[in-house]
Amino acid sequence: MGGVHPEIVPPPTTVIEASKRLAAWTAVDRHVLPEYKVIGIGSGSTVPYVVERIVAQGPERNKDRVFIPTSFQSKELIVNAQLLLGDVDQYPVIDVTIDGADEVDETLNCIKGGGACHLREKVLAEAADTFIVVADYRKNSDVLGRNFTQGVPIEVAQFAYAKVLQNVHLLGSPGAVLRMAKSKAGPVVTDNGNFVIDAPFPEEAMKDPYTLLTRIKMLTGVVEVGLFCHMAKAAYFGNQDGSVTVKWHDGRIENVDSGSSPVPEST
Ligand SMILES: O=C(CO)[C@H](O)[C@H](O)COP(=O)(O)O
Repeated sequence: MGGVHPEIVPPPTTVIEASKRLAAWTAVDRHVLPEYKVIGIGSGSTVPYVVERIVAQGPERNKDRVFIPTSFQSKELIVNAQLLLGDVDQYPVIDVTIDGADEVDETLNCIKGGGACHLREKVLAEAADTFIVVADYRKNSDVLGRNFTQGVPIEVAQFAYAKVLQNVHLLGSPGAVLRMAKSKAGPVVTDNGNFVIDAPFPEEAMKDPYTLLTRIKMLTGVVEVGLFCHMAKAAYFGNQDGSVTVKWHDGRIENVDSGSSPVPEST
């Protein structure tokens, strides 16, 4: 764990990247406390800034901590940052998990799974005493599905996908599709060897995400649903003007002036 740390993430060159970093750094400063020893690391493009800020807390703070990944990507992040890697079967109780989100509504319900990692992400969110979301301003929403239109990610057992797809069509998402890979022929296969269905639902259904979650989860063959309801304690959104909006689980909305502009000097 000693020595010079490699660069975890290049400095942001766009306002969106800078906003992600602002959210991640603010959340780490407030929620990764010195006494916390078991820390869950989420997945996606915002999380590298989380790891970067944790590393900046220094080797002394991190030497007796263990970091639990939510995906192959976050496992690599932890290892490359020379932090100690653990798994949730060894550490079923986590002090804090910090993760990104695809969209967050006004009561902190989230769509997650844009990166197909939502099964492990949900396990680590649930195992954590404190679950914190970090994102840029585009994810801050009133109703789920308004910004993230590709639909609710549903991880399914491979052999059951066609049956579940039919079920989901009848449940009110006729546009639901099997997620196809971009640089491989065929479907996306998750870190757990499953397929993913993306199911867009009408706004009326998305206004009650908990009911929708329970209906989808009851379908046999579904492994996990990318709707995270009543889980997050707070969501941090980096804004274009260099401030951070914090939505709390009790409905409070806080505006933090970070004192630094997110606009990268090079733009
Ligand atoms: O749920 C996720 C992966 O399954 C990610 O947290 C979500 O897609 C957000 O990613 P990003 O920080 O790149 O916007």
